[in-house]
Amino acid sequence: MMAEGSKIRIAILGASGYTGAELVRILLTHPSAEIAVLTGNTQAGQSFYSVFPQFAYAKGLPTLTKHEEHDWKDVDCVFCCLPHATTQDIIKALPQHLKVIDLSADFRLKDVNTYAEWYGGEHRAPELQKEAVYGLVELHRDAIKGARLLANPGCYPTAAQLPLIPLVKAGLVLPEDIIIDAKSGATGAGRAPKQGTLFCEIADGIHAYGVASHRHAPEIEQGLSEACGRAVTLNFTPHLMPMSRGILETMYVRLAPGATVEGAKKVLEEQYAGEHFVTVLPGKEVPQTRHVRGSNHVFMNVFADRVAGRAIVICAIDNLCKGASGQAVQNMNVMFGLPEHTAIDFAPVFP
Ligand SMILES: NC(=O)C1=CN([C@@H]2O[C@H](COP(=O)(O)OP(=O)(O)OC[C@H]3O[C@@H](n4cnc5c(N)ncnc54)[C@H](OP(=O)(O)O)[C@@H]3O)[C@@H](O)[C@H]2O)C=CC1
Ligand SMILES: CC(=O)N[C@@H](CCC(=O)OP(=O)(O)O)C(=O)O
Repeated sequence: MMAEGSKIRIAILGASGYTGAELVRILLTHPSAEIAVLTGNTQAGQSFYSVFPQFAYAKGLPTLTKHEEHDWKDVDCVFCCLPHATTQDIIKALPQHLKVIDLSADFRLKDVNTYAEWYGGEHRAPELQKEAVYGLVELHRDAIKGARLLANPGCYPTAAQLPLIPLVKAGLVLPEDIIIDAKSGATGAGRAPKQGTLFCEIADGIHAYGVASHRHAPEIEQGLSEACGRAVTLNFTPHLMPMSRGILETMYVRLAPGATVEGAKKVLEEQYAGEHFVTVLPGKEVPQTRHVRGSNHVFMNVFADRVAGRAIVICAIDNLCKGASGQAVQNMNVMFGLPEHTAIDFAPVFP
């Protein structure tokens, strides 16, 4: 239990990556948080600002260390920004007094077989997989309040589920016929160097990847299946865009008999009326990644299709902020009983 007035002592595992840097950017402004530990792997031993020179102004940040070097006594909350599958063994070894917010996909899927099928093998911490609370804040706030281990949602699944879950739950959209065309900036692939994110592989063109085989499909299906009470299979195709940040999802849906686009939009407006970070745009305004860039905001809208009975739902987020570290801090605020907007209520960066 935190002493009144004391700050939450934070460790960020994988701080030398993009989501780690985004967490530092946010937490430096958090009045109730103190960054106590930053870890890296190949970059351990370096100062944080030598790895991320944009933080040269931030005095007193800890040097990057290896996670094995810590006994965690002086830490209250761990953000885990490690690659999938690396995470579960490390989290399993952490002491129970810590609240843990995991940004990887290790604890998001509830069904062990689905996890094994999509992530290439059996889960090595099935008890923790059961315990973890899925942290899509606007839809799961009550469960998050009591969580010790939190599975922060994937970036693509955040932009898909926020609009689709209320529509499917209300019975206005048929879950059997959903096509998600998704686009992401290259920071979604992380900072570790790889051929697929070289300038020449991304600039001047776009391409689909993970066609009919991307691991975020089962995560979105899990949320929609819970919402409608039956198993959902959908089409999800991500594309890599020549930009650094941002996710745009254009979702083609079939309306249930008798449902209208106006009715669908009203459901979203009512669902998110009290939600600061989710905006259903007015009229025919189109959500754009550049209008949520660098922020925790979600912009969405619903449009009539020319094909009778169909509608088009569009949602834009910043993959590193609402799609990862911004949502992670929003979850921390809920888990620690702090005002939910603390340190993440900043405006998008435009132009
Ligand atoms: N980027 C995004 O938009 C999003 C990412 N995520 C998820 O968040 C997690 C982090 O992503 P991101 O920050 O982009 O990734 P990066 O590749 O940018 O960073 C990965 C971090 O993990 C460290 N690391 C790698 N392997 C090991 C290991 N074996 N042991 C200990 N540390 C290790 C790296 O250390 P070092 O560099 O020192 O070697 C680095 O700090 C991933 O699971 C990702 O899927 C979730 C939502 C969105
Ligand atoms: C552009 C790009 O490569 N994006 C990543 C998704 C982002 C991510 O890190 O996945 P999680 O949200 O599951 O952690 C991918 O397609 O695997």
